[in-house]
Amino acid sequence: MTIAALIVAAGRGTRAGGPVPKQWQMLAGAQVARWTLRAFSRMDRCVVVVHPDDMETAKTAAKGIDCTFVPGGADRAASVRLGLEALAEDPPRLVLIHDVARPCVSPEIIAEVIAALDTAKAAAPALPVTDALWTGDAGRVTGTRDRDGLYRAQTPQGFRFDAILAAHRAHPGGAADDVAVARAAGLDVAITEGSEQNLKITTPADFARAARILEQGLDIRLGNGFDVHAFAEGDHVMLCGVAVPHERGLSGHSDADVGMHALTDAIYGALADGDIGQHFPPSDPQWKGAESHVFLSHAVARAAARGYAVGNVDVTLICEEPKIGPHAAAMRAALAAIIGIEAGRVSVKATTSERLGFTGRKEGIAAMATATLVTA
Ligand SMILES: Nc1ccn([C@@H]2O[C@H](COP(=O)(O)OP(=O)(O)OP(=O)(O)O)[C@@H](O)[C@H]2O)c(=O)n1
Ligand SMILES: C[C@](O)(CO)[C@H](O)COP(=O)(O)O
Repeated sequence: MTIAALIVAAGRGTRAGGPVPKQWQMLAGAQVARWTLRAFSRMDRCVVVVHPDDMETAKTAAKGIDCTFVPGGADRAASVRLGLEALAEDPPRLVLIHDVARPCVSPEIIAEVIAALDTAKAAAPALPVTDALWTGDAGRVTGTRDRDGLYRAQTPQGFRFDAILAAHRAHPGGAADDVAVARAAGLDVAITEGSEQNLKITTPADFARAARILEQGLDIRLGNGFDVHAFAEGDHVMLCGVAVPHERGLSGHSDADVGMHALTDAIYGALADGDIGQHFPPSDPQWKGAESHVFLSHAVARAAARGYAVGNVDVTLICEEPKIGPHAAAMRAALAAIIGIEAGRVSVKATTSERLGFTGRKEGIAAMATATLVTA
């Protein structure tokens, strides 16, 4: 049974404010959209509907996550319709339509919607209204309403694909959500259990609430890595993705980027997933001279495939020479770009070994690294 996720992310987030639309803003260490996409990473397919101006931003936010991008429309309903039409080229059996602005959606909420679709053509989570309801005007209460039978709608809203595609094609447009479209087409919609935690980030205050929810649910894994490369003939050393001019090079099967190797091993270590030599055997000629970002990207992708993102990393280079300080900012930026996190979560520092041992005798460079992985 194919299940597709359709994530609508083409809004402008005007009520949330900020320098960029809310889905591209940072939240508990990752962009809002990244949290949301990770929550659906176990679906068979994922289509993300984004504003045409945001295509590149969206691809960066989704780095390592398997999804395709479709340009959005003028309102939510139009964006959903465009996403459904894109999926219709190879129709799934079920589709879960979800607001990118609900990054705290839990696996349980998603599973309940899918389970309800065993017997219903449409199902969506909701919470019964618990507060008294008023009407108001100009800061004055003008009336009251009975809350019995009223629900607050959430997403993902799940459907048999053919049914919701036909419903959207028949709808004049402008619906607030897909349940409204489904009902207009006569579909019966099952209500599943929503959650207060599945909030939609709408105003600036919602970011702090969502961050608290995501941080509470975090499973943090920690790994360390250590590597050494000997000096050899050459005129530069590759360290943390930066070519640092030096009177000697480093010897190695790959580009001998000792810092990046230690960091890659730290990520494998956090996953309990072996080490760099196991994934890229030095006996394999295809890795001869390889650029080490290949190894680091591989470790990050393996973490993402298991539902983890890199939280922060810390690399220490141990050498008498070359001087690392002048290059540390460039190294942090290079590692951050490969991992797909902000540079503020990447530390690169250096120490000498007080002229003791092989690094003290300037025979080579050692590196140690620590990485944390966090779950979505
Ligand atoms: N043209 C639009 C408008 C909205 N959405 C998406 O629909 C969801 C719910 O919309 P809302 O929370 O209202 O988001 P925005 O439209 O971005 O917010 P605002 O109304 O504050 O601008 C969001 O995931 C949003 O990205 C969309 O895909 N296309
Ligand atoms: C679909 C929805 O999330 C249900 O609560 C909501 O209607 C979308 O947000 P909007 O602010 O109404 O566009």
